[in-house]
Amino acid sequence: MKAREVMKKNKKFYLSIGFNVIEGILSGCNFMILYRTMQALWEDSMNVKKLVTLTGILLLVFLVRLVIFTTGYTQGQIGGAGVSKNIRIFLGDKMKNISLSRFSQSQTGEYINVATADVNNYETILTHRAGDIVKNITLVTMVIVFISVIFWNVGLVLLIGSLLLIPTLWLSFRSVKKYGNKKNQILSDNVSNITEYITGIQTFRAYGIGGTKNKTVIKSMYAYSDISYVYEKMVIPIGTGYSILEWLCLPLAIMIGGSGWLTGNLNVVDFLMVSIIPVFSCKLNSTIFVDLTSYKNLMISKFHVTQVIDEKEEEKNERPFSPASHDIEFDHVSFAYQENEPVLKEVSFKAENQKLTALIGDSGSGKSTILNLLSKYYEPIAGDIKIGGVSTKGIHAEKVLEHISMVDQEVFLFNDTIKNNIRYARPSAADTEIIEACRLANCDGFISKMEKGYDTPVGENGNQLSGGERQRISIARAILKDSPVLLLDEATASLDIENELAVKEAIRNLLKAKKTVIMIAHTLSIVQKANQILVLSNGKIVEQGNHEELLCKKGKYSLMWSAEEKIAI
Ligand SMILES: Nc1ncnc2c1ncn2[C@@H]1O[C@H](COP(=O)(O)OP(=O)(O)OP(=O)(O)O)[C@@H](O)[C@H]1O
Repeated sequence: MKAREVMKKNKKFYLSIGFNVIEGILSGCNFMILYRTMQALWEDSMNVKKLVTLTGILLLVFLVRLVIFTTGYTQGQIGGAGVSKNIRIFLGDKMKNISLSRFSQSQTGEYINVATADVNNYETILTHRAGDIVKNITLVTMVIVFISVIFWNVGLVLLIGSLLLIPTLWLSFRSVKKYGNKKNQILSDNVSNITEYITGIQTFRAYGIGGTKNKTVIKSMYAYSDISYVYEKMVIPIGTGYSILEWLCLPLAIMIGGSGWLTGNLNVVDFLMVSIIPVFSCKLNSTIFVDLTSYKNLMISKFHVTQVIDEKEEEKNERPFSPASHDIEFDHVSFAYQENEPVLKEVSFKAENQKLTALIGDSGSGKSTILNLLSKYYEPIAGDIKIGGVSTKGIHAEKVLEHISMVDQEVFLFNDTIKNNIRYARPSAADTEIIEACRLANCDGFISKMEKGYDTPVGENGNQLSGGERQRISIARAILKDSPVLLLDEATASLDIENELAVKEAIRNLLKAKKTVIMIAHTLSIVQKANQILVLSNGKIVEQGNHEELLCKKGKYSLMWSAEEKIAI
């Protein structure tokens, strides 16, 4: 769906715009009633009947305006909220189809900003700004026409004053475009920094860098306040310059009106009207300038929402992905996160169906990248990845991920109960199946000790659980999902001995099931029994074989092995 369709304004919005035009016209009628009243007084023709009629009309206009305003305002609110609801729902869906690689830390802020502040800003345009602008333009047009009918010379002055808005707005729009965009970019960075600071606050404090990180957040806040200041500094003089020119219309109107009165072309009432009413048109023009400038600024948000709506979606087709077996093949796969910085260089290997393949190698050699490509977080720049002989190229990530369970170093938990966090792996699972998965994942023990057991909330991102407990919950998820491919990042080195043993036991249980497993091992003892071990170095597979074969080669693996404790799982 294109952005134009998603952001399409509804009938209620147009209805509210129509009501705003009527309200502007009715507001203009007040001046005419005032004019009639003053004329009657000046001509000494005011009597009870005329007084009642004029007040009656004034009251009627007021009542009709009240109804129009209330209806228009309500329609505008409902209409605007309806459009932004559609946008939010669409964005929620869209995020699912954007390539997972786009959600890096720096882009997270942009997406949060678009889904929250930018959609809100667009809603403000629909619910308030557009209506106010239309109403005030109608009213100012009424005033100019009314004054022109009384004395065209003053009407012309007011018209010129109003038309001066055009070049003024052109200037202000240029500043808005330049500095408003910068302001928005800085705001996105700000959101990213705050998100990173809040989510990582425990780590920052633990490593004593809470203050340093806090300075980064404060710095980005200063940057935002600075750009806001620059933005205002650039726009305010334009508005002030316009106001000065615009308000010069007042003495000019009095002078021209006065000369009309002196030459007998205007009576006192007409003179008073052409001298006083321009005050309103000047005030209205200043408001229109402010509203249109703010409208232009809010339109930057609309542009950002449009960009996300039209963002390229992951290449996908509705082709089903149901490989008969689950052997995995990397065929000359190359990949780079940054241009000209290859991370994987023509990597080829086969992981046999229902066998354990271990990845070992130096830090930064590309082990996690292999799992990331297999999970379709990223797409290879060359080569092909096949599961069961079927290429995953062009297949929707979610379809491939249906066949894969992932136990990662970074376990993401939702702010929900333990039970619900595990159930995400298979929403149809019965409670007994969840408990069984937890037993195998070695987490039944610590969960049962909790006062609320499986109904204990884990806190935001599981911050009420220890690292080892979180890892075991992630293993329970993988057991419950029971998919034919398991990607495992063994990261027990950072755990205390009790947790390490518990996690290793859970992994052992996980490996009992017949699955194709690719496991990153940070300790070699854990891979001794693997059917195949791939040794990575600098983005290439430098050795390949089982434990015994690799020891015989007396190469990198054998060196690493002799340097490590021999504790097998
Ligand atoms: N999102 C990313 N953007 C840019 N570069 C990245 C990204 N993720 C990883 N890299 C870089 O790619 C290279 C391979 O990283 P990868 O995480 O695959 O290594 P690894 O072998 O799993 O390392 P470790 O054992 O330390 O986890 C590293 O140089 C790393 O800095």
